[in-house]
This record gives sequence, C-alpha cells and structure tokens, in this order.
Amino acid sequence: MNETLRQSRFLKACRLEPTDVTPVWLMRQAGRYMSEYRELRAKVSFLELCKNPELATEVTVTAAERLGVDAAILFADILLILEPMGLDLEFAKGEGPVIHNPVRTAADVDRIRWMEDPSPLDYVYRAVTSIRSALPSGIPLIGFAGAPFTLACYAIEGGGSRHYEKAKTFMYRDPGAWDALMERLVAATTLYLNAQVAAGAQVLQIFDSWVGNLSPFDYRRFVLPHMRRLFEGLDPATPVIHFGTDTGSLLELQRDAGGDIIGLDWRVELDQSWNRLGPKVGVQGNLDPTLLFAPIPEIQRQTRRILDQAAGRPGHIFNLGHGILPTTPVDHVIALVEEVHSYQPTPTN
Ligand SMILES: Cc1c2[nH]c(c1CCC(=O)O)Cc1[nH]c(c(CCC(=O)O)c1C)Cc1[nH]c(c(CCC(=O)O)c1C)Cc1[nH]c(c(C)c1CCC(=O)O)C2
Repeated sequence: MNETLRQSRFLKACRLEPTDVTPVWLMRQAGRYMSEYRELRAKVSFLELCKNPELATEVTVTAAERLGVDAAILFADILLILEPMGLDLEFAKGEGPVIHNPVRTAADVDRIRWMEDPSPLDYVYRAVTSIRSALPSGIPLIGFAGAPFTLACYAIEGGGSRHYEKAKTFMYRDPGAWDALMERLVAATTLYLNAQVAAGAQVLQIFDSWVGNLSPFDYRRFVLPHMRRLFEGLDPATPVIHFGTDTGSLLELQRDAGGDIIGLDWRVELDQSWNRLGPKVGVQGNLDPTLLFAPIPEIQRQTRRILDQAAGRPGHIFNLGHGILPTTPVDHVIALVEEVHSYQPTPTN
C-alpha cells in the first residue's frame, strides 16, 4: 500500500490515530437515490451491474466523487456469495432478494457447497482491482461481505423477513445443522474477504444487518463462536468494521467476537456506547438515515451533536446507522458530508 493511502484520514481513524477532521462515508452511498445510478439501472439489471466490473467501477467511483467522502465501498451485494454455494438468487422487481431453493432441513444444509477456492466470485475481485486503480490515491476502498448469521437468515427464509421465525426455528430445532450451515458460510466468507484484500481492498466491513433480532443469550450460543472464527481467518493487517443494526444489547458481545471498528445505529447514544466498548475499538455511525429527509439545518444540528459526542476521540468514522434510503435528496447527503468536514467542536463554556 502506498504512503498517501496509509496516511489517509480514513485508515488513520481505523488505526485509532488522530485525524484533521472526522472521516465520513455512507452505507449505500452508491444507490437509487442518485440519478446517475438510476440511469444505469434503467439499462441493466441489478445482478448484471454487480457482475460487470466496468459498470461496478463506474457506480462506485461516481458516488464517492460526487459526495466527496473519505472512502469508497465496492459495489456488490452480500447475497452474491450464496450463488456459488448452490442457492438460486434473484432480485425480483419491487420485492427485494428472493432465494428460490431456501435451506429448510439438515439435508438441505448438506447440499450447500463448501467453497473450495474463491474463484466463482472472480468478477468481484476484478471489480475491486479496477475500482482501486480508478480511485484517487488517498481514498481507501472498503470490501465487504455479509456475516454468517445474516446470510443464514436469507438462505433459510428465502428472502427478507420481519421476525426470522423460519431461521430461528431452524436454529432452535437443529443446532447441529445450524452450526454446519454457519461453518460453510464462515469458510466461504473467509476466502471471499481475503481475496478482496488481495485484489486491492484496504478495509473490510462485515454486515450483520439482522443480528439485532437475537437475544444476547442466543448470540453467544449460535453466532459468537462462528464470528470469532471468521475474524481469526482474516488478513490481520486489514482493519475490519463490524456492523449490525438494533444491536444495543449486543455491543460488548460483538466487540468480543472481533473487529477494529464497531458499527452503531441511531437507537443508541454514541458516547455511552463507546464507553461500554472501551478504548481498544473505534466506532462508526450513527445518524438516523431518515434524518436525511429533514431540513438541512436539522441535519447539520444532529451531525454536530454526534460529533460533539465523539468529542474528537480518535477512531470515530462518521456514517449513518444504516443505508441511505432510495428517495433521499442528494443535496441533503452532500450537505451532511460537508458538515462533517467543516465541523469545529462546540465550545463547552
Ligand atoms: C441486507 C443487505 C443486502 N445487501 C447489503 C446488505 C447489508 C446492508 C444492509 O443492511 O442494508 C449490502 C449492500 N448492498 C449494496 C451494497 C453496495 C455498496 C454501497 O453500500 O453503496 C452493499 C454494501 C448494493 C445494493 N443492494 C441492493 C440495491 C438496490 C438494487 C436496485 O438497484 O434495485 C443496491 C444498490 C438490493 C438489495 N440487497 C439486499 C436487499 C435487502 C436489497 C433490496 C432492498 C433494496 O433494494 O434496498 C441485501
């Protein structure tokens, strides 16, 4: 890695070093709220876009440049890895992701393929290399994957869900088959993430978007050992952001599972949560994505409130608590990024 990249404010924050201003990027920064993205999507399907390294590069780089953020995130999806494992994935119009052959029994788990090598997802690594060479030298590229629990939820439910009753029933009824499924997901995800690093990603984010649905007791039993093995298998030189939503009761357990930076959503206070997590990890977050629909002065006020809570402590990466919503006004997003970059601490007297 070159020195400009190593000394970027984003990578400094990942190492818990002080920065000139707080680095900021936004989950789903490349997405439907942006007209450039919608124009491309009018011509190609979402999966075609993910599988075309040239178009994935265009979408990633355009979003990072238009917003002026401090990091780019690979354009892909957490569910792509399920295809080479034998699941039939479709992004149905207006419905979100659908898996046509979900895992419902222990025999279904046996049919899930072990990924022996990372090559089925070569199109992703080609996109990583191409994005890295197209980005300015001071802008790190974030690679990512879904966490095994969130991927297992999709694999078992066959799509999105409100209560995850199928996934949880599976977990409680057949813990052995659950562990077998999680082991396959951990093995595949480890290969996948390390291959993204080898292709040119400087940082990784693991999305455990739906894990906040579990009690701490069940997290400890059904998720934590698998997450530990995943973190242990990753390239130790690459910082990892460990993200979830609705995880107010799981933060310490998530930290114990692994990661350099813990994602916080807007349901928790940034300062209190960081104190709970302790000095060895940084935090990412935590503006409510819905706040981007508020008048700009209110966005600015709450952005400053979050930065006041971080109080200049090294290791804060500004972000939303979850992804940008599709109807968000772009100028509000740009105003948010500008506010983070121009922030001066509020005098305390
Ligand atoms: C759960 C999850 C998924 N995908 C992802 C997660 C974890 C983050 C989270 O909790 O939101 C992760 C993801 N998905 C996408 C990215 C690209 C990078 C970025 O953040 O800009 C990333 C990091 C693109 C996408 N992934 C998807 C889109 C929209 C597709 C379109 O163009 O129609 C994008 C830009 C589709 C997708 N993909 C997924 C769903 C549920 C949906 C449908 C809902 C929706 O449409 O927003 C699964």
